[in-house]
Amino acid sequence: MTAELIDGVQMSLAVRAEVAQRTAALRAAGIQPGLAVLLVGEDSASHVYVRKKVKACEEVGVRSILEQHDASISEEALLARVKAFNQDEAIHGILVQLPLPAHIDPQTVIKAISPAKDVDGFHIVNAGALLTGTEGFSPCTPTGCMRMLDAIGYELRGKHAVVLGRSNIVGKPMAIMLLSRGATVTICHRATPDIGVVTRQADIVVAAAGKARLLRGDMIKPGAVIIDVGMNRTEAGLCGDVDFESAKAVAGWITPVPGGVGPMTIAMLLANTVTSAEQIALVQKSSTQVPAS
Ligand SMILES: Nc1nc(=O)c2c([nH]1)NC[C@@H]1CN(c3ccc(C(=O)N[C@@H](CCC(=O)O)C(=O)O)cc3)C=[N+]21
Repeated sequence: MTAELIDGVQMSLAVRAEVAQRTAALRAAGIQPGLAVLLVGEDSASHVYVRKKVKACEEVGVRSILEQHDASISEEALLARVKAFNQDEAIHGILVQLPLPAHIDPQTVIKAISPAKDVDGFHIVNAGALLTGTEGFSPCTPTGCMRMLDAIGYELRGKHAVVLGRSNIVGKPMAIMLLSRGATVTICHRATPDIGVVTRQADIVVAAAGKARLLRGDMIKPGAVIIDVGMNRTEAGLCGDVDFESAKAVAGWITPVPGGVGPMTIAMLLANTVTSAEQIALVQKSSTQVPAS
């Protein structure tokens, strides 16, 4: 058996086309969606990802502002920049690229972003919204993974989904999303004694542990869906958390790296930014209307 490939590039193009249409409608109404990206320091992977995001914005008609700061910028100065973008009416989304230098607390910075402009979905207000099933921005990577599962027509209800990794930006929100769709969810992490025992029972595995080739074919139930969130830079180049060759011989569906979850993450960022512009436009419209007397 050999797994069917889930093509993230192809799927992300479909999402981008939708976003481009919504952007065109906003522009026709005099609203230009705008994303501010704050990049701190010289991390080379961060520079690669941010360039991809800026380019993707251009391609769908979203204006982007890339603001780069020296790694030595103080937390106070960065917070001031975030607050300036909160006030800026031309900006509908604010993204502070992670990781940040060690002297800056990421939670403090994320907390300073207006939840209405938090297109990463990292603010505690948006995390709480996801947890409670309330409207808010959902984090881009897990949302992109859900879109991929939907695109292959996968019914999650009653299935066993296993998430590898418990980060605030992928593992935890991913588990909540799968749970809200009726899956039975298990989260494995660093302290899980034997991951294979758990993953061999999984109908779906989302690998987001940040460990190259953690999940091998012998740890996968035949026919399972494997979603690889890993972005590990090894001597052999970019590689996921899944050992692709052995996994694809056992799995039913599998996402490649590159060309899987990454492009979907970027597409969801664009979608969130346009949603934010639509919502802010609605608020502005209703506040300028003359109240009926
Ligand atoms: N505030 C914030 N928001 C993020 O969304 C965020 C972040 N910080 N910090 C870093 C991670 C990582 N991330 C990626 C997005 C797309 C690709 C992507 O498109 N990857 C290509 C390959 C890229 C390559 O060649 O290196 C692919 O998978 O096909 C990768 C990584 C977003 N992140």
